[in-house]
Amino acid sequence: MTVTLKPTDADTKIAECITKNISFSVIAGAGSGKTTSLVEALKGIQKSYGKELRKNGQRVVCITYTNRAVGVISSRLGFDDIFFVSTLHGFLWAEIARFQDAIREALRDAIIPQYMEKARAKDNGGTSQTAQKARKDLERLTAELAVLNEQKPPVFYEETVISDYSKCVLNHDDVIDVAAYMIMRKPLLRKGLGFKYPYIFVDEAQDTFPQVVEALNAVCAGEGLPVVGYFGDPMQQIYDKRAGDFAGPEGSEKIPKEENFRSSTTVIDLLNNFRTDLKQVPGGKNADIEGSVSITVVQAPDPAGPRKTYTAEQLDEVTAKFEEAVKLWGWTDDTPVKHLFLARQMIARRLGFVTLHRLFTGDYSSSRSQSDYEDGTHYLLKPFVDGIFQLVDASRNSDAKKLIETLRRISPAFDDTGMNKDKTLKQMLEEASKHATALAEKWEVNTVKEILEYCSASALYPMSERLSNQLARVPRDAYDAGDEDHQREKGDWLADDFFKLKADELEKYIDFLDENSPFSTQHGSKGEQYDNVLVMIDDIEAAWNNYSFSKVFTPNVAGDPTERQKELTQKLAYVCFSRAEVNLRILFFSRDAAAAGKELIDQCLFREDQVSYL
Ligand SMILES: Nc1ncnc2c1ncn2[C@@H]1O[C@H](COP(=O)(O)OP(=O)(O)OP(=O)(O)O)[C@@H](O)[C@H]1O
Repeated sequence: MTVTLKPTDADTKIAECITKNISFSVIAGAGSGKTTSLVEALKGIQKSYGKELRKNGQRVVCITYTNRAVGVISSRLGFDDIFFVSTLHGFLWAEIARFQDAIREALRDAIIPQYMEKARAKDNGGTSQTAQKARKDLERLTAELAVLNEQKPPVFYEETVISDYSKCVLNHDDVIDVAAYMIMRKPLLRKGLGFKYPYIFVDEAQDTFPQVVEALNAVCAGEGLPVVGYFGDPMQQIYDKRAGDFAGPEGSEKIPKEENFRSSTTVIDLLNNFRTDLKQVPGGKNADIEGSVSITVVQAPDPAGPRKTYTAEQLDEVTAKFEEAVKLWGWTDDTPVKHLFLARQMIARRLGFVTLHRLFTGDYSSSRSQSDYEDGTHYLLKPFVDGIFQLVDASRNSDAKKLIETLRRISPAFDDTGMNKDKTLKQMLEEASKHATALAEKWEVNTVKEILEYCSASALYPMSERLSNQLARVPRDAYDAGDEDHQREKGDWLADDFFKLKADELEKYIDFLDENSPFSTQHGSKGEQYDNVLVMIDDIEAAWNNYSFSKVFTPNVAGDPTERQKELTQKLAYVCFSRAEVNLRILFFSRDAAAAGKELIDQCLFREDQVSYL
């Protein structure tokens, strides 16, 4: 669908800045068209300066937050290679990777010593867990630093949360720190970057790291090119340690945008109640759409499980209330609704992959395993996400085309040089269908391990060495959390438990990953928009200390939030409420529903006619 864009004052000001080579930051609320303005400004550069840039071998950088956003923006720019559209990590690593000596220097002189300093500060010489862990960290870092100094293999970056300096592996955070350090200290690097990239744009700038903003500002300091343009909203900064309030280099312009082009007038009114720094007005056709907002306050059960959690029966009670509310709103199956939940476990429970979720967030998991589970790249899950489930699905739907396509993509036996290469197409199809039928049968009754073994034996999927080793080994004995070796090798126990699972949960998990379900986490909905949005708020079920919607919305009923809870919760609420284009429904569980509803009205967050009870 093509949208007719209304010219805005902000777009005119951005164009002026570009003509005059002045850096700028566009700071505006949700749905104000920041990404749209960014894309239009880039197209303007392409039109006016494209030829010259190409001639000089220069490119325009556009940094954005997720790979998905990279895809969307690249496509809106017609995949023109004058643009280098990238995630922040991708861009920074591409620019610094070849300066290996400087990377080592940054690690040796700044990054590792900073971590060591932090560990020292946490060690009070006592026997508390924190002090003991700090001593261990310090020991490990000292050893890693020594190895890094001695050895010279190239330092590389892995998309992980754990770094290992002795193996020269940098993690996510290090790439940011090392790059920012290098850019700040190496004038030649700054000059080179500035020449290669005369225009550097950053979308979702509130989620960029402050040290990166500082570094890009240093690249673009002074008059003339290069210039940097930031686009963002401090109120939508929902990740830790990010720039939040970002600003361009000295002399740069601040460009506001008052419009909201996304939401109906009622949703915009609600958003305005939630922030005092900004009053938005409908910017386009949405001015004619009234839409609706309604919050249903539900009496939450008194949590009777361990550590103030719900028992299984109470969880069922909560789910039943949820379903009742959906029915009362008339949002049954045929209304397309996006459901936003605070915590992934709430979705896992509703979609039926809670055992898998517990496994990858439990004792045998690490933060790396958890993040790999969250994006579907964990080595245990990848074969299923990549193709094994597609084979099952193709077999169930007798979809021969999908079957062959999937096999060609994933199977060593079916690629052009594989063991079936001399077979006729008919023979290939027969072979494929035989395997897929067998797999689909196994999917219903066998364990994950048996399915993987079948795929491996019939060369349907090339098992990684790591996975093959795990499959071949005998299961580990009982886990002892106090044993350091066990702790280090806990991934073995994770694999053992995973292998024992049945495949039904995997199917539901894959559906969720593929966005085939109407469920999303509130964090995951960032940057998206949907006609109808349902936000489920239950602090007890979410079991998350960083957020407390009941304390922030209804402090008289639930008590005061901490400053941090207040900031994080307000921002997350703003992000998810502002995804709604037409109608917004909120289900809010409270320990005292009647008083909470009244407080929401008294605080002028919601109108009386928007609040109901269940
Ligand atoms: N100038 C415009 N005229 C008409 N529609 C617009 C204009 N700018 C943006 N829109 C529409 O408004 C919606 C929101 O735009 P966009 O996603 O660019 O906003 P945003 O400020 O980046 O959003 P957020 O920060 O909330 O994720 C989109 O549907 C977009 O097509």
